[in-house]
Amino acid sequence: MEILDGKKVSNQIKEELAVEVAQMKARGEKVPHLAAVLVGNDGASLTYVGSKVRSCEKIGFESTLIHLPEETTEEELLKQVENLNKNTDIDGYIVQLPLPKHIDEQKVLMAVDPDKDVDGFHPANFGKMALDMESFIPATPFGIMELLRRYNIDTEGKHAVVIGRSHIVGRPISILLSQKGKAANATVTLTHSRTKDLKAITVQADIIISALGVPNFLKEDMVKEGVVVIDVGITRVPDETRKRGYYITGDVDFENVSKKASHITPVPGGVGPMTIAMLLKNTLLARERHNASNA
Ligand SMILES: NC(=O)C1=CN([C@@H]2O[C@H](COP(=O)(O)OP(=O)(O)OC[C@H]3O[C@@H](n4cnc5c(N)ncnc54)[C@H](OP(=O)(O)O)[C@@H]3O)[C@@H](O)[C@H]2O)C=CC1
Ligand SMILES: Nc1nc(=O)c2c([nH]1)NC[C@@H]1CN(c3ccc(C(=O)N[C@@H](CCC(=O)O)C(=O)O)cc3)C=[N+]21
Repeated sequence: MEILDGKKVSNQIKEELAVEVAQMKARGEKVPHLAAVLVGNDGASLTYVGSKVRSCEKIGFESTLIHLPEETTEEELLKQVENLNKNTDIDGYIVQLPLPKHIDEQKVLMAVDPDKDVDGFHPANFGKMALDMESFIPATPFGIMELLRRYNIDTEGKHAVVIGRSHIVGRPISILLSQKGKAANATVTLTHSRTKDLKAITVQADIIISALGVPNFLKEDMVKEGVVVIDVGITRVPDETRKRGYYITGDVDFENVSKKASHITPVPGGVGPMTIAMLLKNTLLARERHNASNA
């Protein structure tokens, strides 16, 4: 069994990005600038956005955090989005999800300039991805594909079972894995809460991508020997004996499933850090496109 060390690979990617930034600087070019909009004080969102800002600093990107109060209206948020679209200094930005319930998420995501949409959530980018055209690929699925690639895990002709059909993980990873081309070419089954007899499907999987957010959901008896397991789930479990008052866990019963798996991602230290690295990668791509068009 081999651990797919997302932490290690993400550090490699960040080092590669740092080299590219240094070269941009040496050529007298502007360095990539990523912004994040955070509405409210959700603990997990604060952690994620904070680690994004720290990563930017580490590799020489510029970063801006726009932290708005929970009571921010949809109109005010749309105004911020408009400002970010207009601000030529910003190459890419994300609006951290979930948004407070009084704000229409779809409406906000639709307002993001597709050329700055480093999350790849705008329909223009999502549609291009589905049509095999160049676009911003959502960071989490992009990170999963990159992790598989860097560990030389062949997906061609393999049966990949995705659990979860969210717009940010399950749906896009199912599209990427099924794409035509050497790096994908998997046969994909996309499953969700209405799927009947999920276990009958997962036991056939060569690759399982679990993205539902239910701790200990994927158990040993649901997988076959030699399976590749990618655990996307992140759940905070309250625990007063821990320094932070909680620990985080994935969807997979790691202790037992890892005995049967050929490769498996840990949580933490698996897909999460890869997500951050690929968001930075997308921001560099945005900067390069802006440089190319002299913006
Ligand atoms: N590591 C990372 O970088 C990231 C991690 N995450 C984590 O991944 C997890 C999933 O996130 P996200 O995709 O946003 O989740 P959502 O909550 O949006 O979607 C969950 C999906 O799982 C399905 N599901 C729920 N229960 C079951 C079940 N019992 N059997 C089969 N399918 C089920 C749902 O089905 P239905 O559609 O029918 O409701 C839905 O499609 C979360 O823990 C989240 O924190 C998310 C993003 C990035
Ligand atoms: N617009 C938007 N884009 C996103 O990409 C997005 C989002 N909203 N909302 C929430 C989800 C979740 N997400 C994570 C990213 C990194 C870690 C991560 O780095 N996790 C660490 C541990 C972090 C911890 O200790 O809490 C790890 O797995 O090792 C986790 C989760 C991005 N998301």
